[in-house]
Amino acid sequence: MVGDVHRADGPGQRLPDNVALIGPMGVGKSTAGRKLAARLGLVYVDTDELVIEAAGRSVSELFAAHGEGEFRRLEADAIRAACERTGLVISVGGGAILRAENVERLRANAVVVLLDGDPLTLASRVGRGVRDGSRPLLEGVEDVAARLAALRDERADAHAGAAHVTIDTSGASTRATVGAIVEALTGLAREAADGEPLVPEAADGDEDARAAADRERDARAAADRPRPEAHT
Ligand SMILES: Nc1ncnc2c1ncn2[C@@H]1O[C@H](COP(=O)(O)OP(=O)(O)OP(=O)(O)O)[C@@H](O)[C@H]1O
Ligand SMILES: O=C(O)C1=C[C@@H](O)[C@@H](O)[C@H](O)C1
Ligand SMILES: [Mg+2]
Repeated sequence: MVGDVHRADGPGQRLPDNVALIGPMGVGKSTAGRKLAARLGLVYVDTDELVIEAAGRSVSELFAAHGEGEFRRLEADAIRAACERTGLVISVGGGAILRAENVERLRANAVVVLLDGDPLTLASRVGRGVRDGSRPLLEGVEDVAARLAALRDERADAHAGAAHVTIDTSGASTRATVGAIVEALTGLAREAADGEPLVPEAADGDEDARAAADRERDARAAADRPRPEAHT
C-alpha cells in the first residue's frame, strides 16, 4: 500500500516533489543521490554538505568543537530548509532519522527511499573514506565493520519507520541501485491516485530508443539487481 506516500492534505493529492535517500553510513546515499538527480533532472542536495556550509567546518571538526548535539541541530535545520523546496534529491545524513521531527518532515515532503546494505558491503564502501573528516563516528574505531553493523542494528527500526520504500544495495553497483530507485519511484507514482510520474515520460519518438536502452541496462544489471520492497 502506498497511500501514505501522498501528501496528507486531502483528495487530489500527488506524490511529493522531492526524493530523500536515507540509510546507514557509507551505503551510497551521496553517490547514488547525485546520479539519481542527474537522471531525473532534479537538483541534488546533501544535508551533510549543508551542515558543513553552515558551520564552515568539516563534520568531524564540528563534532570535536561543539559536540554531536550541535551537529544534529544544524542537520535538522538543513532538513527543514530542504523540505521547504521542491524538485530535489536529498541525501540525508546517516543519523538524521533518529529525530522524529526530521522523519516527519521528510515523509511529508519527499518520497523517502531507504538504501540498505549488509555490514560487509557497508564496510567495504566506507573503507576508503574513513579519514576524510566526514564520519566522526568511525574515527579511531578499530573494527569498522563491527561498528557499522552495530549502528545499522541500533537504527533498523527508525529506518524502517521512516522509509516509504527500501532497496537492498548489497553487492549492487551504483548504476543498478539508481535503476532500482527509478523503478520503485515509477511504481509508486503509477499507483498514486491522480499522481504524476516522478520520472518524466519519454517524448514522442523517444520511446523505442528509451526501451532499448532500458533493456540493455537491465541486462547488464540483471546479475546484481537489488529488489525494491514497498512499505506502507
Ligand atoms: N553501489 C556502490 N557500489 C560500490 N561502491 C559504492 C556504491 N555506492 C557508493 N560506493 C562507494 O562507497 C563510498 C561511500 O559512499 P557514499 O559517500 O555515497 O555513502 P553515504 O551513504 O553518502 O555515506 P554517509 O552516510 O557517510 O554520508 C564511496 O567511496 C562510494 O564511491
Ligand atoms: O550515521 C551517522 O550518524 C552519520 C552519518 C554521516 O552521514 C554524517 O551525517 C555524520 O558522520 C553522522
Ligand atoms: Mg553521504
